[in-house]
Amino acid sequence: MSFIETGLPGLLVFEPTVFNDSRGFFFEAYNEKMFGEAGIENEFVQDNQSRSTYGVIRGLHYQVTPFAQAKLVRVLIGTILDVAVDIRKGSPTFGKTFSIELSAENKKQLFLSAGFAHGFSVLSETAEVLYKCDRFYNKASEHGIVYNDPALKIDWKIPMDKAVVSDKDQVLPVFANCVNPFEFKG
Ligand SMILES: Cc1cn([C@H]2C[C@H](O)[C@@H](COP(=O)(O)OP(=O)(O)O[C@H]3O[C@@H](C)C(=O)[C@@H](O)[C@H]3O)O2)c(=O)[nH]c1=O
Repeated sequence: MSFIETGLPGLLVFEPTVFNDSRGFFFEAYNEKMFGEAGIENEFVQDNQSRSTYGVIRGLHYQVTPFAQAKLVRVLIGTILDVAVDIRKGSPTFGKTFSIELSAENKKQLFLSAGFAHGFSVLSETAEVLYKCDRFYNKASEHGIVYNDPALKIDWKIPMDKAVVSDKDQVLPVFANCVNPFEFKG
């Protein structure tokens, strides 16, 4: 398994070592010891799985303290564009966006520390996404930023007339007005 820096502190890409043989493939999707060696000591307590069709955009979402979540995202079926936005005030990359294609094929995973807003778009006919979280879901702590924020200008890699967005996500605030208690801790 290799760990690749993204240029944004607290955001890392993981590429597992895949063992192919005549039966198919095998890989360790998560190994606490190896993640620990990469400086990730988060204790994951909840796994979420969602299925979406082409053009779906979920996000941008985050929970705030004491339920602020680190997430480890991967794809079981299909391809997504996974997007993280650094919203930690004082961070050297505050307001910066990072996007990466995660797919069942490339088996890459994105680790996001608390303090990133997270979302994804579905680039394949369907996609099933699985992500580990280090805090439980807490509805009252949920906040977000609207996917088509004019300042962030995220390219979701789908035509905007094909975008499928929940009612809840369409009315999220813009980045400049979002609820944001996050401070960069280095
Ligand atoms: C996130 C979540 C939702 N739910 C419920 C609430 C709701 O009735 C239903 C669907 O919820 P949502 O519409 O919020 O699902 P979704 O839009 O997929 O929300 C997710 O988006 C991605 C991008 C993230 O990063 C996640 O943290 C989460 O916010 O599932 C839970 O029971 N537990 C959970 O952890």
